[in-house]
Amino acid sequence: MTSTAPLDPTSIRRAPKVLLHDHLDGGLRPATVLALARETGYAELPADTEQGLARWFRESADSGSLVRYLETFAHTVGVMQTREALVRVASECAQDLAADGVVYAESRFAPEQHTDGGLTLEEVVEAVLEGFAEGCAAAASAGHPIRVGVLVTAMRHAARSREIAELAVTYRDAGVVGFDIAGAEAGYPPTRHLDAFEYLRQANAHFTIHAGEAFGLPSIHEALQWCGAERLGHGVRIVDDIAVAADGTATLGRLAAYVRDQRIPLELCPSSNVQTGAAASVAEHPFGLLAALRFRVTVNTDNRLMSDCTMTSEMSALVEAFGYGWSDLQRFTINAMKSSFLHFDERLAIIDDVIKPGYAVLIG
Ligand SMILES: O=c1[nH]cnc2c1ncn2[C@H]1C[C@H](O)[C@@H](CO)O1
Ligand SMILES: [Zn+2]
Repeated sequence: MTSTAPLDPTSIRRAPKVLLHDHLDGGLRPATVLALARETGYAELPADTEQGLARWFRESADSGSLVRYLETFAHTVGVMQTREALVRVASECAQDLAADGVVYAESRFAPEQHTDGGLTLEEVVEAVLEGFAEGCAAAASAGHPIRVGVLVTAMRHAARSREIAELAVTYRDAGVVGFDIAGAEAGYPPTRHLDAFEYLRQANAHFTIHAGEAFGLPSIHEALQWCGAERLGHGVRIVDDIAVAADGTATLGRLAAYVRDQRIPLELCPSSNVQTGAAASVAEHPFGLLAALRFRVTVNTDNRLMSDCTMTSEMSALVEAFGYGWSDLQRFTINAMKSSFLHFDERLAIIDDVIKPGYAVLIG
């Protein structure tokens, strides 16, 4: 006799999960932030105990404003300025995700923010790739195999996006699977970086854009129709283009219809959105509506340190808020794997050989 596993955090941790939107500099272990600050002589930390630091990141990020949320990254970026620090953070990232049951992850970070200690952009990328290789090997030895692809991010307020896009192409066969832009959204439209996106399209390279998080439909429209983004980082404000009548009938505007028709993946990050004020609570997060309307929704952590979350806790919160079952979690996971920047045959192999068998065991 087979039986269905209970939908609790212990079983959800065992389920194979796919994470497309996780910032390397937003996922450090508090103990590692402390250790690296000591080792590298970084003296600006706002707390000197593991617990105190964990609380400081969570509470400061809980500001209701993306700009204030982003200020907390000064400290994680501050301790990630040496080769050794980057290797360690990437290695621990792979191991932490694998222990949480993530089987494929795309981890993003902005190389231009890690050169203050004298590293070149290339040295920064190589250190991170080395760390992920080390972490994936350790995770496999511990019985939790994981594959990690890197996304290099350019900061939208800066002017280095073309250079970072070239970096993505240079390292495309060494573990970098795509490009992204991040940072404060209001006032920094993605079209400021059009030359980078045009270069990437010419090079048949992949990219996603943070859009529709702190700013609404114009940002999403530019990201898709001017820049050519394949996925939307957050994209949650697409709900501004959906009218829901009293009887529950939904009417999609042209942009929302385009996003759904084209199966544009939405990298939704519920806890992060609650912290930056894009949603009042997980229960009121547009994830429920977008999933019900069959948008290509995916579940993501964004910043595990700032939001004190994991893939398991994000999925558990969604189960609690919207009553999802295993088949829904499997659907969100397959949505994510289909939307990854790996080659098609590699995506299919993970879906067929890892995700489906993993959920079959849980569904019973
Ligand atoms: O959710 C986000 N929106 C915009 N920018 C973000 C978000 N989370 C992190 N970042 C920024 C801060 C990091 O230093 C940078 C690269 O990972 O990306
Ligand atoms: Zn993000």
